[in-house]
Amino acid sequence: MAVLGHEDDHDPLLSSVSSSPICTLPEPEARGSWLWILTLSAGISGLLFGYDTASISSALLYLAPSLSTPANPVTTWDKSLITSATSFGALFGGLVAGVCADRWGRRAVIWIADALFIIGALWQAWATTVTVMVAGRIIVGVGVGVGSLIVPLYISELAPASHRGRLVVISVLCITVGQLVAYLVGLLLGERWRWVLGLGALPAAIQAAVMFLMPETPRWQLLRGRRSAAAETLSRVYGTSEDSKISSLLDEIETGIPTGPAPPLLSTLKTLIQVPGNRRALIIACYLQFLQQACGFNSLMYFSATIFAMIGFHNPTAVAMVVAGTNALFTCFAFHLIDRIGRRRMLLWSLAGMAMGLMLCSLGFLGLPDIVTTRSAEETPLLPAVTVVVAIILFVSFYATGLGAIPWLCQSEFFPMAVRGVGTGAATATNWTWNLIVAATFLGILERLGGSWAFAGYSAVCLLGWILSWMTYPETGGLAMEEIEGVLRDGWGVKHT
Ligand SMILES: O[C@H]1[C@H](O)[C@@H](O)[C@H](O)[C@@H](O)[C@H]1O
Repeated sequence: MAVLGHEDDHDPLLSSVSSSPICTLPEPEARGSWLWILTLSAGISGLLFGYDTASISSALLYLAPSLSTPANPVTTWDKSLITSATSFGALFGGLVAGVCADRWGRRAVIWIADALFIIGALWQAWATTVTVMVAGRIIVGVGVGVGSLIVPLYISELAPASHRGRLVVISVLCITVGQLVAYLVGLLLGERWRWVLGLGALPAAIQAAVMFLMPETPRWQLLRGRRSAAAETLSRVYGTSEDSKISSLLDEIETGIPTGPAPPLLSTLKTLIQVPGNRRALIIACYLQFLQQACGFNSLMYFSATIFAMIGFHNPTAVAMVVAGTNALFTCFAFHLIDRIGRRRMLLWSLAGMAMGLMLCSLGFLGLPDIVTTRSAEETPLLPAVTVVVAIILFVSFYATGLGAIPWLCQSEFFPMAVRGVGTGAATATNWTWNLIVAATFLGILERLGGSWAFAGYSAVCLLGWILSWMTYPETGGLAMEEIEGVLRDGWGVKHT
């Protein structure tokens, strides 16, 4: 429990995160285990996000005979449709989840995601035609989109400031573990693809049950005027029933809560765009989500087996597992670092390292013959092939240590309560839009421009991201969510140290 315990209060690294004001909220007392339960139970959605987006890659190898009819055999186009249907559904889910979360509460929306995961998983397992399968993938996708927004939001609204970063990173860690598990299950179950896809229903059912034991977030409870319920939740989170502490916490949170009835959507959208601080939060959250996808990481996640087969590896699926494994491993590293060295520093290092890894990968591809036409390992020169693998591992490790997690954290902590739902919705939708674009264009780019240009292009995106982040991404580590609003109120709040 040490990682979530008290040591950080005296951690010199943590206090060097920034020279910004230190959080005024008291630290949790001996609530380590409770925070773990909270995070792991909410993190199951991350597991499902990862599992449902990655399990299709192994299922695709085997599902064609079961979904084909003599008149309609499964085509490559059908396979692309089946793969991208999830991202399409997620785009829609991400857009509406924020608004629903403001109306019905965070917990209710987690249950909605669970229902979608369960229905979608079973639907896919029983699919007998491509159309039915695509419908199942869209249902699961909506669940993934809803879950990808609501879980970091739920965790960050419940967590104390000093632990918020690491707790949200755990939910991203769950995504990466879900992706790894999906590859493993796919490898183990092989052609029993219906089981591979149907299994996604199980963790969702467990989460739906566990969420009955979890509280609503105090911020949403206050938004709905439920002060005594919020006080009860806070006393669970902070492990204290001392009235003076709880009421000072409530007062602190209440400063960020809008009063009066919920305004119509259009006026919330106006507040999001017209108020300078909100607009800055929106710009940062959206460009970070854009960068996370446009850097091309998921083209490796979804197609690394294809790439490794192209450059001549005999067991491409096993090599591809390296991508998922490195991603999960280095997300653990991010977990360890985030609240110690700070978000800004981690993001800048991450983007610089990714740009380097991708450039190396691009150079490696220069030494390879035309990968689209080359089919045998004998034709592949060893050095460039090894360079590509090493470069990909380098890229993935830097990605996982920063850009893989920070956009989710940023979008759940940057928006003031009044615009949190629509703001996080817009950022989540940006993520899934670019996820869809990258997944749909990667193989075409590889075919038309070749690996060298493809990866050089992704590297340029990272460089652009570095410049943008250097200019505009402020440090928010250690600040209460209500204090972050102040950082962006009169400018970008960046301290160039
Ligand atoms: O944060 C996650 C994580 O990095 C996953 O590995 C990736 O597949 C997702 O697209 C991303 O949103």
